[in-house]
Amino acid sequence: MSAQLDSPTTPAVVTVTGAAGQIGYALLFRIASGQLLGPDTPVRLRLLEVPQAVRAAEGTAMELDDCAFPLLAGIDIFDDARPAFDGANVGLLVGARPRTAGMERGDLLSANGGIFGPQGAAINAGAAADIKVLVVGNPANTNAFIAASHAPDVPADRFTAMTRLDHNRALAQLAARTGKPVDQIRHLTIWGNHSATQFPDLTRATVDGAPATDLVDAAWVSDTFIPTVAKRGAAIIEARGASSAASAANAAIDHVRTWVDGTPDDDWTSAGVVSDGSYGVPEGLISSFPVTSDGTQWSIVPGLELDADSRARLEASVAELVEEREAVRALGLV
Ligand SMILES: NC(=O)C1=CN([C@@H]2O[C@H](COP(=O)(O)OP(=O)(O)OC[C@H]3O[C@@H](n4cnc5c(N)ncnc54)[C@H](O)[C@@H]3O)[C@@H](O)[C@H]2O)C=CC1
Ligand SMILES: O=C([O-])CC(=O)C(=O)O
Repeated sequence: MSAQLDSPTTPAVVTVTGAAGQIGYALLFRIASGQLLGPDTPVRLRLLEVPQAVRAAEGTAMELDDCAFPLLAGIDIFDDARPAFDGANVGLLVGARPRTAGMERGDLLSANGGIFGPQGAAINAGAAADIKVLVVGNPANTNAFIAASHAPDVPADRFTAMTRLDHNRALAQLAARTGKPVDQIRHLTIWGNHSATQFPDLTRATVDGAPATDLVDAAWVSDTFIPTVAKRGAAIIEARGASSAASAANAAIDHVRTWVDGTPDDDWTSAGVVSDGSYGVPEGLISSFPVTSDGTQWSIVPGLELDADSRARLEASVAELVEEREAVRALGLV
């Protein structure tokens, strides 16, 4: 569709599902401009949509062409997951129904869960050996679990779920409260599910080198910080009349960019990754943890001591993940 570039570097293949949706529209231009994989990596976009939205995806592709991005090596559009993931180096699984006011993300499981098995199978069948998958579509953790379950030949740690938006929200809230810039904050964590049960944890965070717990009072943490971050998605839906889109796309860019560039030595980030049993999270569940990346692989930060309150909050969120796993088993999705 767009002109081939005569680039010396082989383009990375980036497959984006739900390309004609709100997040897709906020995401694709940033990928094509080099913000996902950096200024030296040309990208070939493969867009997956349902048949009735292919025409809209074609319109977005026309606009992408019209940007004349030097790094955009081509665009292909599909309504079938198998060819869409063929040779994919990065898979951004966005396509899914968003919730509306009054719903929790888990309520989307029966509507959306069925999307992720076939996409996991398509990744298993044809993605590149270095495939990295980020699931954005809700409920993101359990959808990632479903996709991974259908890709037995792909290492499970390639399947991740997005909690970077929650992490970024936590950074913004703490920065605003302390009056310090976000880039002075280290070691914040989102634990558990991308849902209202998540545990945004600042017990180890520092702000400009000082412990965050010395700068904010405990009542603000439990009564304002944690619920504001955990319920921010619902607050956006209430205010905007539609779920977060540009901030979600931004977080997806951040997640993949950190995965491929690595985390700085003095910090970690948060991502939904497959549990190895760390912190009592049952092995195999996709839960958010404090994680570092070496540029290839995420690792769960080991050995943090959780106090009783933190442990209870994490356990509550993990209990919800276990329930979601049981629900998808009952629905026959895994
Ligand atoms: N993990 C996170 O932090 C966040 C997750 N989300 C979730 O992301 C998802 C997408 O949100 P929006 O872009 O706002 O929704 P949207 O409704 O604007 O777009 C979704 C797109 O996915 C497409 N789609 C549906 N089934 C598909 C399939 N089987 N294959 C390919 N495409 C398919 C639809 O045709 C539509 O174009 C929702 O589930 C939403 O809840 C949204 C914000 C943050
Ligand atoms: O809340 C929603 O449904 C969309 C989402 O995941 C978020 O904004 O975090």
